[in-house]
Amino acid sequence: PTAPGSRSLFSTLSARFLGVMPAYSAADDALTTKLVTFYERRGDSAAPSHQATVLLFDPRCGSLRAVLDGSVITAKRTAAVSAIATKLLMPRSAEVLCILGAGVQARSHYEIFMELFPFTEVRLWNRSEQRAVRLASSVGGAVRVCGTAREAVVGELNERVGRDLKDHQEYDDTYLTQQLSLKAERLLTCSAFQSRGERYQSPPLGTRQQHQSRDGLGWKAALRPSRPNPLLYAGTPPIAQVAHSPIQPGLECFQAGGIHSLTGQPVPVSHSLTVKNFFLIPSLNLRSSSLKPFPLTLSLPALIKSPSPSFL
Ligand SMILES: NC(=O)C1=CN([C@@H]2O[C@H](COP(=O)(O)OP(=O)(O)OC[C@H]3O[C@@H](n4cnc5c(N)ncnc54)[C@H](OP(=O)(O)O)[C@@H]3O)[C@@H](O)[C@H]2O)C=CC1
Ligand SMILES: O=C(O)C1=NCCCC1
Repeated sequence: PTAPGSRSLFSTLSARFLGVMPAYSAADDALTTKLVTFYERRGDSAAPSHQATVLLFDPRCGSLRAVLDGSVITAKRTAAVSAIATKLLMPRSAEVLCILGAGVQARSHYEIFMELFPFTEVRLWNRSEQRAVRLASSVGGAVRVCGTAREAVVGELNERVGRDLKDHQEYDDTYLTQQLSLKAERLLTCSAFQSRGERYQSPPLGTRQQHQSRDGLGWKAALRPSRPNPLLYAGTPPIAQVAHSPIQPGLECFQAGGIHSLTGQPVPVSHSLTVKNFFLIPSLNLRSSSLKPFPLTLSLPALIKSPSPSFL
């Protein structure tokens, strides 16, 4: 089992964060931490918004053994967790994958979702259409670039869902745009699916309930059954069936995704964000073939036993 340490988030100025994410894996006898900065990307900056580095230590003596670039693991691990949540939540009849945002996470989510699930259509929306077009044309399959987030989420397929969206003030264009402008890709997992020709029901999922987390850094969402979520579809299992694992200590301020906007303001957390809780499920019944291993994880024990000089 892996024992994650207490994660912490350090902020110098608004919209600039340094996250520290320590963990120890008894199985691999691996002691490690990821350091990740995430900064609001300025228009003229060539630097990626998220920059991560992984440090490996020798658990016996505490010496630093390796310094690894953390970009790939951040892209793939985040998408893998979304894929796990999706595997648990997605109605079998879901056919459409909707991606909001066209950055690093959009690409890694596209890759793993298209590998694991049989979507017949992919819709993509991004604030700057040019980047969406670039992503769409660089991936292997067909991707429809949408002019609005609403079109991407609702599409032309499910009128009932469209009506429900209009009925819910918080899911109107203003709300969506607000949310999207803060956390463009957060809505991906749950708002990503539509079923063709299936009767839509609103499952009683949860009410947004916001409160400050213990460290006062942000907000988290609590799952309280009551209001329907128009972005979820018939066939979705009750969240309580799949999300009963405890919150990983120290991760509270990261739970439910949209805790902090990049401008440093607490933002409202929508239901679709709560799937981030699946980040915490420790033992997942995934076929070993269903997630593609990536060399970085496979090589960790080897690196610790005999670190390559190139990593030191
Ligand atoms: N839970 C986790 O473990 C992780 C979560 N994340 C989160 O995933 C999200 C995406 O990260 P990543 O793909 O690496 O970031 P990128 O910088 O690569 O992409 C960011 C995307 O968000 C869009 N965007 C940024 N600001 C705004 C805005 N003000 N209004 C509308 N759209 C905006 C960008 O649009 P444009 O192309 O027009 O600039 C772009 O599509 C972030 O919220 C990040 O914090 C990331 C890594 C790990
Ligand atoms: O790398 C991660 O893990 C991150 N988690 C949440 C904020 C951005 C980076």
